[in-house]
Amino acid sequence: MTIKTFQYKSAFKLESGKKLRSLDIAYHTYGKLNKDKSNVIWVCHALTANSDVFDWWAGLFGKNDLFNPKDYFIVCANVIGSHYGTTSPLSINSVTGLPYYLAFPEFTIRDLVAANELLADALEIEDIEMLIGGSLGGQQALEWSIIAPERIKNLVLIASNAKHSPWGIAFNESQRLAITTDRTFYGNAKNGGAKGLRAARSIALLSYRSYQSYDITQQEKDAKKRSDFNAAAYQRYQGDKLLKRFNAYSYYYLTKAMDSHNVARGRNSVKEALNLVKANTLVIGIKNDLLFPIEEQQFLARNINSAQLVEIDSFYGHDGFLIETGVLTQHLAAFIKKDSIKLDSKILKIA
Ligand SMILES: CC(=O)SCCNC(=O)CCNC(=O)[C@H](O)C(C)(C)COP(=O)(O)OP(=O)(O)OC[C@H]1O[C@@H](n2cnc3c(N)ncnc32)[C@H](O)[C@@H]1OP(=O)(O)O
Ligand SMILES: N[C@@H](CCO)C(=O)O
Repeated sequence: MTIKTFQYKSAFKLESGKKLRSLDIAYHTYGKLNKDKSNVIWVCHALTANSDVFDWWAGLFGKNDLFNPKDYFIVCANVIGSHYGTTSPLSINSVTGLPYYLAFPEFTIRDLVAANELLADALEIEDIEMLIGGSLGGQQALEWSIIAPERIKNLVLIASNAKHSPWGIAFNESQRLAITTDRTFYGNAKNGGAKGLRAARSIALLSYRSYQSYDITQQEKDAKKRSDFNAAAYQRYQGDKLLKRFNAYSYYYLTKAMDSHNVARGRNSVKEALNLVKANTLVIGIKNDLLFPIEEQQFLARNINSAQLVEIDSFYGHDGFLIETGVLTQHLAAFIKKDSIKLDSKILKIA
């Protein structure tokens, strides 16, 4: 599928009150909208992914996967701030004729949702049969289900939360400290903050993985080694890998958006906000997720009406939501089947 762009030519007002003069939203669709428009699966992506869900979530989304273009009309939009086609700090600021870089306004998870709402309206999608997202994608999916409870029929939240935790914010701030320690970040240039971004990804990896995953994959065979360890090379490699496909400005702003996530803002309390969700909901947690601990998933399932909880094992930790497509497929297929029964009571299922 090729990438498409929806151009919103009016001013796009952010939650902060600041405005983007216009907004481009890059998106992918797969399959066809059926006659009664009841087959929409909408995916919200996480921090550094893009709208090509068949690429980064293959095994769950693809021609022969559970979510396939034969049965569903699948939509995924690139989020504001990410440089995979949607307006971002690398886009041209029409006031100056130069890329925004650090002149880009800060934005929140609610702004990402507002962009999704614009695109859904433009595509003439009324109901979303299933909205699914993990991590930052789950934060968007949850907010969207609160903002538009009638539109979202079924909701799948994976390794996410209702409010970004002090622990999560501390991880993000540590990554931003790494980026801003690289003085080139303030040079407002395409590769500004590159070395900082490399260090930021190394910090982030520690929260996305687990002790076990390093223990299994990065063990040393040579007991005589005193330096040049596998785990160290892996950290550098992962930093370089991100550098090749991402930029420090998008990363900086997107981690800020993640920190902003709090469904209680302007809505009295987290519980009252969660009570606004009308969708049948499946919460999937990863038992050894360090960044979005299982307690956050249990909290979501306890406080969203008609919610089920599934807890899965993944030696990866948090990033298991991207990798464990086999087990995710099993639980999602079961959820889809049960869907016709209309869940009116909470079932807490610990798998
Ligand atoms: C345009 C785009 O590419 S965007 C789409 C890609 N990314 C996204 O969508 C974001 C979401 N995806 C991700 O975060 C990641 O891709 C994940 C979590 C799904 C998987 O992470 P991976 O890095 O592939 O897996 P893993 O942690 O096992 O690392 C494997 C890599 O580390 C390398 N590696 C492993 N150990 C070492 C070591 N000791 N030293 C050096 N390199 C090492 C492997 O050779 C492998 O390299 P490769 O990716 O070039 O094949
Ligand atoms: N590994 C994910 C972030 C974890 O939610 C990404 O790079 O998008």
